[in-house]
Parts: sequence; C-alpha cells; structure tokens
Amino acid sequence: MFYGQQSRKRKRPTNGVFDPNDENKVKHTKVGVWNLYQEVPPPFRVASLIPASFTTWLEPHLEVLKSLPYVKRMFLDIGRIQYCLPLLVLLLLLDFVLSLMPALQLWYSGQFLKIVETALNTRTVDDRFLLRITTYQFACTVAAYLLGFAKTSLSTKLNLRIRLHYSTHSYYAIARLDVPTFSDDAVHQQLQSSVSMDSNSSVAWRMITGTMHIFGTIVKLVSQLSVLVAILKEQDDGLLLASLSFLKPLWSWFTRDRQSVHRGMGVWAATTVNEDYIRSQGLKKAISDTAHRQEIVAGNMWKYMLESYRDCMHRLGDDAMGFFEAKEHMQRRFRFSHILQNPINELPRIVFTLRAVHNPTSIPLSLASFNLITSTASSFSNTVLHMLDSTSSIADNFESVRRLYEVLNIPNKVVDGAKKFPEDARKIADGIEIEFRNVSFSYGDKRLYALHDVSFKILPGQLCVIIGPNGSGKSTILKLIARIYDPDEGQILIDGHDIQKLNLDDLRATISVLFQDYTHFPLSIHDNISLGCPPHAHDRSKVEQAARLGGADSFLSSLPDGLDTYLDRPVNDIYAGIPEGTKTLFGRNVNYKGIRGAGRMTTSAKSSLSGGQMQRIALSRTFMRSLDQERPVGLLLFDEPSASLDPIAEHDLFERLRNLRGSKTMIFSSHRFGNLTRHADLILYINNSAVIEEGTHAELMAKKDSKYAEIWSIQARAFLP
Ligand SMILES: Nc1ncnc2c1ncn2[C@@H]1O[C@H](COP(=O)(O)OP(=O)(O)OP(=O)(O)O)[C@@H](O)[C@H]1O
Repeated sequence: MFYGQQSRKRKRPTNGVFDPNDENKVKHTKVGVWNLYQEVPPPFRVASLIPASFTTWLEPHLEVLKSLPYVKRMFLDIGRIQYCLPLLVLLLLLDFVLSLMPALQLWYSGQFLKIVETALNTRTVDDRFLLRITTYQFACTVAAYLLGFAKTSLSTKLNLRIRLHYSTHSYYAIARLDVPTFSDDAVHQQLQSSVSMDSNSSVAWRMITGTMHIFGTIVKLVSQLSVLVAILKEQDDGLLLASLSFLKPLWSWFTRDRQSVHRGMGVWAATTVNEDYIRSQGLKKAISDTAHRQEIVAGNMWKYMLESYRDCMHRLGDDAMGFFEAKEHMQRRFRFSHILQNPINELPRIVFTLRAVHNPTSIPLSLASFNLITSTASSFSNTVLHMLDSTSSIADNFESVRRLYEVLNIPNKVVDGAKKFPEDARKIADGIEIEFRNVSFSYGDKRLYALHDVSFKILPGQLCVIIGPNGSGKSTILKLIARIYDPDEGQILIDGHDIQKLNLDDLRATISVLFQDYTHFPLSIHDNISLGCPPHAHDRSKVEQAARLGGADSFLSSLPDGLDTYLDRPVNDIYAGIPEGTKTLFGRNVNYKGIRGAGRMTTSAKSSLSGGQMQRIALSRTFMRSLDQERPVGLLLFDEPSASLDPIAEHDLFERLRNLRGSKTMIFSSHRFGNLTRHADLILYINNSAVIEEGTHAELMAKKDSKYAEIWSIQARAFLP
C-alpha cells in the first residue's frame, strides 16, 4: 500500500480524462488504488520575481474569487422570492439580539463578582441588588429561549421557501441537457454535487446561515470583549489571566488541519484500473439493486458472489477505499504541535497558583475572577474558533453557489439550430423527406464506426424498413434523425434542410420515436402516455384514444386504478426497522399484513405488467404524439416496435400503421423479415455499419447474390413443412 506517492514515470491509463503521458500538462499522483490526474495550468507571471510554482499554486486558491458575482446573484434571487426579504430581515434582527445575549450574561456574571467582592471586603450582602440581578438574569435566559425558538421557526419557514425556489432551478439545470452531455461522467458528477434534488438544506440556505453565523459571531465577540475588558480592568491580574486563557484556542486554531479534500486542486479527475476494486464495487451494486435479485436467486449465485467479494476485499486490504476517503488519509499527517495543547491549557492555572502563593490574601477574590475569566475565555475562544472555521467553510459555500449557477451554463453538445421548421405546416401532412449523405458516426471511440459513409433517401410518406444483424447500426440511424447525436462526418437533410440548422424543438415536434430501449417513467400510466404529446397532456380522451391505438386499452380495465395506476411508484412506503418474520422483545411475531391492509399498501412499489403490456404503453405514447392536429407529426420512427408483442398484436399494429402510409413517413428498424418488409417502399439492408443493399422486397428478392434474399429464405424455411 502506498499513499500520495508521486510518479514522475507516467503509466498509460486505460481510462480517465487526461493524458498522463503529457509530462507538461498533467500531474499524476497515486492515491491508494486511485490515479489522480491534475491539470498543471500554464504559469502566469505577475512579475519575474514571483516563481512560477507559486502562481501555479495560487490559481486554484484564488478560484473562489470567481464565485463572488454568483453570490451576489443568489442574494438578489432570494430577495425576489415572495416574503423572503421581510423574513430574512426579521431573522437578521433576531440573530443580532441573540448575539448580544452572551455579553449580557457576562455582564451579570461581572455584577455577581462585584457582590462577592463587597461581601469579602465588608462582610455584607445587598439582598435587593442580588435579587434584582438574579431576576434580570432569569428574564434574560427566558428571553434568549423565546427568541431562539422564534429564530428556529423563522429559519424553517425561510429554508422551505428557498428550497422550493431552488428545487425548480435544479430541475431545470438537469432537464435541459441532451443525451451526450448528460451521459458525460464529468457533467453527471457536477450535477450530483451542486444540484441535488433531495437535499434538505439547499446550497443557498447554507450560504445564508454561514453568512449570518459570521455576522452574529462578530456581534458576539465585540459585545463580549467590551464587557470583559470593563470587568477585568478592575481585577488584579485579570488581563494577564485572560490573555493566558486565550492561548489554547489560538494555538489549536493555528495548528489545526484546515485543508478540505477538494480545496486548491484545480482541474482534476481520478480513475482506477484496480481490477479487485472495480469488481468489488460491481458485486456490491449487483447485490443491492432489486433489478438483479431475480437472476441472483434463480441462478443460485449469491454464495459465489459472496466468495468473490470476500476475495476481492481480502486482496485490497487497507486499499479498499473510495477516492475521497483515500485522499483524506493521504492528507492526515503527524502533528507534534497537537501534543503541546494540554500544557498550554494548564498555563493559566499554573500562573494563578504561583501568584496566589506570593499574595495569599487575594486568593478568594482571585479564585472567583479566575473562574469567570476561564469560563468566559473558553466560551469566547470557542466563538472565535467557530467564526474562523465558518470563514473557511464560507469559501466552500461560495464555490457551491458558483457551481449551482454555472451548471445552468453547461453547453449542450447537440447545438440548437435557428431555422423554423416546417416552413409550411400543411406540407407535413404528406410526410417528411429524409436524406443521409455520406454519414459517419462513432459513439465514443472514434476508431469504431457505428455508421460509416451511409447514404440513402426516403421520400415523403414512404414506409422504410432498416434491416440487419445486431450491432449493425440500425438504431443509430434513428437516433441521428432525432438528433440525439450529431454525425461526425456527412450531412442529414430533412425536407432538403441541413438537420443541424433546424430549430430542435420544431424538429422534435414533427417526429415521433419509439426507441428499442424505451423507458417507463415512474409516473402513472396516464402520464406515461400523455408525455408523448405535452400540449395535450391533460386531454384524457386523447390519452384514451392513444391507449387504444397502442393496444394498451385491453388490459387497463383490469388494473386497480386503470389509467391512473403507477407502473413504478416513485415514493416507497416506510416501515419500522424490525424485519418481518422475526419476533419482538416480548415474543410477538412481526407481521406487516394487517398494517398493509389498513393502509392499502402493496408489498412492492413496482407494478407487475408483462413485457408486451409495457411495450403497448410505450407504443401508446408514440401514438399520442401523432394525435396533435395543430402541430402534425410527419415522421414516425420505430425501433423494434413489436419485439415483445404476440403475433396478433403485431399484426394489428402493422395494419394500423400501414393505414398512415402516405400521410406520414415511417421508418422501422427490425431483425424480422415478412410482415413489414413485404409492404415497404424502401428496405435498407445494413451490415457492419454500412448500407449493403437497398430496394423494395421484390427488387431485393430478384437481385443476384442478395444477402437480404438469403436471410429471407432462412427465416421462411422455418415456416415450411
Ligand atoms: N450508447 C452507445 N455507446 C457506445 N456504443 C454504442 C452505443 N449504442 C450503440 N453502440 C454501438 O454502436 C454500434 C451500432 O449499434 P446500434 O444500436 O445502432 O445497432 P443495432 O443494429 O440497432 O443493433 P440491435 O439489432 O442489436 O439493436 C454497435 O457496435 C454498438 O455496440
């Protein structure tokens, strides 16, 4: 095991963002099983006297300054939220009064000290003065409690309002991203760290409380200090003892570990190639996710998985750590200064004892003032430490605010076009023309083409079927038409316009797509269908019509809540921590059946629809889009639309779709020959990322050495006696 070992000899990583072979640009550090790659910024020289290494170190630390405009913007935004400004002012006022309380308490303690002093000197006590001070102090404690309670209630209200505002901000920040940008790991992590949708306290709220904390602490310190100086002026050795009492907090502040794990690291990324670590994480995920449970149980895999996990962990030993944990370990250093803390703590007591020996008559009074000083000094120094800590965490908060706003500026990789589409909405009623001109595309690795030099043309209203083996590039064609991705080379034309110049919203409003890997949203079936056409999402009759067209109406009536049934309930029921089937302390069997019955709760949040039924819902969503008469759809894209359908449902679906011929251009991707290909106006046979053959069924069957004809015959043979 070795932490923090810096390597000058760079190894080629198998993944990761930076190129570690570039000696000048990237610094590589080994952190446990992790490889940390840090960008080395080009040195900027303010003056030739300042060494480059200093400016390189300084830049990431000064990054925080870039946050200031965002902090201002955040405060302005909060001010605009309804009722937030008066609530905030009120909160500030309460905080101000509460911050004066410790000084008031200190003043009362000083008055008690005076009473003790008089008692020692004159052997008398002013009863009325003592009673008055005690009453005032009690009233002060009650007022502090009430004000504190009011502050908490007000804070909760304000926090909720601010959270409400920023939850929409966060939703927008995530919702607006396109597929390639959203799937980018770096973007994904930035979103997770800055716009968490579930956090109880928003970045903005942390910023407010942090700032208020500093404001309150300054008020506390100034007021306490003024009272303390006033009291100690009159005491022998008071100021000496106070100074000694402050030594400990100052010492511990100067010698503490203040560097946060992220601070000052600049632009960086970390990756691991450790097989055991990667595998152990995979095994952990597999065992915790309900999606894999069925296979694990049926395949009797758990014992093997446990054994494998144990082996991985055994080999990893102390290195079995996430990146941040490993980095923290690396930063932890032995500090001799920590050992000195206790002797420094004892210093006031030692000095007091020595002074008392020299001047025994002053012991009782000095003892009282010593107690006052040390207890005040400790509360005072805690306040100072707290404030200094807050000022360093405020830098973190500044950066969080910056990230919160900057995620709104992450550019989408698929750039929007300016041209309105269609120029004439009536033309769409006849379908859309699609043309691919020498299109090439690869997903990540630019050497692996998903499509290579593909050209074809589909006329308006035509039915086109793309056919070919697994991985040949069929789905990719559909994704490029819907501009989920942009081609690396070549051009796609829609009704003669370059697809990249068209307004994206317009383009997508004229296309309806059913992806092969369609999803079901954790929403009601109604929502799952109506999302196909947001402008008519509230029109229940249209949703029912779409369900009929998609073949979903047949099973909807058997569901408990019909169209309003949730496929995958987004909110899980919450249960006590005592597992079902066990016994309570007094021997009762734990059984949730009765409780579930009373609350109409189910055992699983997922609805049990079959694969085919799920596909019918996805189909209904696609049909929903085509029901919009104001913005008619001109192009339907179907990726394996009948993969999970029974033969009758498949036949009915294709019948319905064929009726749309002439009014919409339709493109199907399929492995299956027959029903569709027979009726297609154009068949594209695609293999190894390229179009190999194209034509109608009759043309391809008549063609010599046709690959299409060969596979057709293989499939047809299965049905011959
Ligand atoms: N999101 C992705 N990231 C990286 N590679 C991808 C991605 N999607 C597809 N590929 C790769 O691109 C190639 C073409 O995939 P595509 O999905 O277009 O094939 P397909 O013909 O639709 O296959 P199938 O019949 O199995 O659905 C394949 O080699 C595949 O591995």
